[in-house]
Amino acid sequence: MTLKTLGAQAAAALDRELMGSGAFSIDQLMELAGLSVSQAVYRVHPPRLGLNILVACGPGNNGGDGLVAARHLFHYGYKPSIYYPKRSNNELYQRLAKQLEDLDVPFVDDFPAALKSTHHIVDAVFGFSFSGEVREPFPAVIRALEETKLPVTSVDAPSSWNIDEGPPKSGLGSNFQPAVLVSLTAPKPLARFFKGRHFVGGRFVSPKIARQYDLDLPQYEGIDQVVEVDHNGQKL
Ligand SMILES: NC(=O)C1=CN([C@@H]2O[C@H](COP(=O)(O)OP(=O)(O)OC[C@H]3O[C@@H](n4cnc5c(N)ncnc54)[C@H](O)[C@@H]3O)[C@@H](O)[C@H]2O)[C@H](O)CC1
Ligand SMILES: [K+]
Repeated sequence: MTLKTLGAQAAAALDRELMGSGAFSIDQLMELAGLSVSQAVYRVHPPRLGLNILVACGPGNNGGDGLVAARHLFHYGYKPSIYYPKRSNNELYQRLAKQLEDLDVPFVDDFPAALKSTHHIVDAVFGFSFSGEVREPFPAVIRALEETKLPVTSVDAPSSWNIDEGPPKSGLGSNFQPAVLVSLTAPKPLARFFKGRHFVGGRFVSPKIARQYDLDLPQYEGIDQVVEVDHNGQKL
């Protein structure tokens, strides 16, 4: 039994298909993706382990998932703070940020300093559209994620890892091994190099799309938005 995965190009094609012929809006998908992430964080880091959750958000939809997750975490009783250095002009992200500001969720400028008072980190910096070398201002964030002793939950991909090939062989990101990975829709090939607790989320894929992309849809329980899986992608 080997892990079935969805490569970077197929993941982007599936995303387009959900929003095209699938008739979903990006807001809907992002809301469900972020909800999945918040449930995985609740499972691995229940509130008794500490309420301060630092969410690092990148400029794309992976960062948007982080903003949504932070809102749900607030409503579960956590105290999230957000590091979001490259805000997009896109109206959706602006609305997600406003929703957090209205909850008095702080936006912090100094990521390494913010780590000193946090209990858990959500890595929503880059997802399946990441490629190449990490560009400014994110190298310092990846370095901090690599060096911290705090548990990190990565959204869809450990940021800085190549989606199809896994962690860089050397240099920045090569020692980054988050405690938790939440794969959205389906694990990406990089998941083969991941050693921590693995969840699959994004409960919006129809059986038809799953057949088309040859995905193993996880067996979600009841109202859960995530399923924990083993290294072969089988439900634990
Ligand atoms: N169907 C699903 O599973 C859904 C998943 N979602 C999430 O969306 C991301 C993919 O989002 P996308 O906007 O395509 O891209 P990213 O967030 O991965 O990143 C793009 C962003 O990052 C910049 N960038 C790329 N490479 C670098 C680099 N080397 N250095 C610095 N910056 C870089 C790029 O310019 C863009 O600005 C997926 O993983 C899920 O998390 C959806 O939310 C819902 C549907
Ligand atoms: K990520």
